[in-house]
Amino acid sequence: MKNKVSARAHTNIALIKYWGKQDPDLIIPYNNSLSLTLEHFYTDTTVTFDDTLSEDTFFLNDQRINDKKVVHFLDIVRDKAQKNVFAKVESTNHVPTSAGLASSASAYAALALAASSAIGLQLTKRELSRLARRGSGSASRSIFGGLVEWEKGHNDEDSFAVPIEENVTWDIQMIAIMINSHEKEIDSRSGMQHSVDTSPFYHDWVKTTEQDLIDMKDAISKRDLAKVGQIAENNAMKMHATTLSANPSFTYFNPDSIRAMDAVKNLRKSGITCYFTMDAGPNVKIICSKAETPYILNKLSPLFGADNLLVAKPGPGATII
Ligand SMILES: O=C(O)C[C@@](O)(CF)CCOP(=O)(O)OP(=O)(O)O
Repeated sequence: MKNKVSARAHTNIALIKYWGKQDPDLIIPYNNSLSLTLEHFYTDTTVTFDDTLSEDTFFLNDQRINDKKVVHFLDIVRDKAQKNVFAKVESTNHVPTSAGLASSASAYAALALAASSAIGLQLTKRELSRLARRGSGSASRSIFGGLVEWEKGHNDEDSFAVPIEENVTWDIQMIAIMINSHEKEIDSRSGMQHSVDTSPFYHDWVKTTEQDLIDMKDAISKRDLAKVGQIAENNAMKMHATTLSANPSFTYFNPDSIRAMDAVKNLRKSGITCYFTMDAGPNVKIICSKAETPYILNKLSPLFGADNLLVAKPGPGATII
């Protein structure tokens, strides 16, 4: 038996962050999060289940990788299908490698769709979101396009993403500023666990995200880009406050990240509607309008290099290709 399926999923950037797990095994978060799936960055994954294989193999950008998380994920898929068959997984990240945007979100959303389809499971999008969540929390959101909310839930059944606006018709997009990271970053999984375990502000962070989410959904319903940006920027900085206040302290900011955040604030002072967000890396993502993107690029290119400014508009959910 040899079944092969390919899928594509796009990465997403959270406007209200997921940062910390109530249940690390099932990947159940402490709070709801909300993201924008992006057109520009995506992962293509081909999964071939083949009963002549004696082990799972995984190739990322044509390089063989031994990744226990992928094997664990395939075990979950095999268990769901009640089938004992190995797979060959071939993934290509269409993200500039230096970008540090090669997120687990697009990778596990594409893997969830390709693997479940190849093994013969016909999952609903909600079931796919729950499955992708088992690979990486943010992947639950990349099953859907546009603006998406991950409902935290309490268990494997009720923790999944729902679309808020899959086809975004109003003017919002992002510009990712590629910042060079010299030191090895702390990956999001260990970073968030350390914040949960040691930051005295962690549970206050969780509390404030509840109101942020309400305010964000109201701003989205009003197509109020400035309000969306202001809430997103403040939410991201509160998330990063839990890393600075962890013990020992750590941060994803580097000097160029600070320079980029200052540049965004200066543009805003000059009347441009632009806000920033940051995740588990030094890159800064600008939330802005298509209309003002050319002006922003023109102002930031001399500071960061035009090649390091990547424009990304809202993108689609995961699909079979
Ligand atoms: O995307 C967000 O909401 C915020 C973050 O990007 C901030 F860095 C975290 C994403 O964490 P993820 O990689 O999904 O963790 P996993 O569940 O441990 O695999």
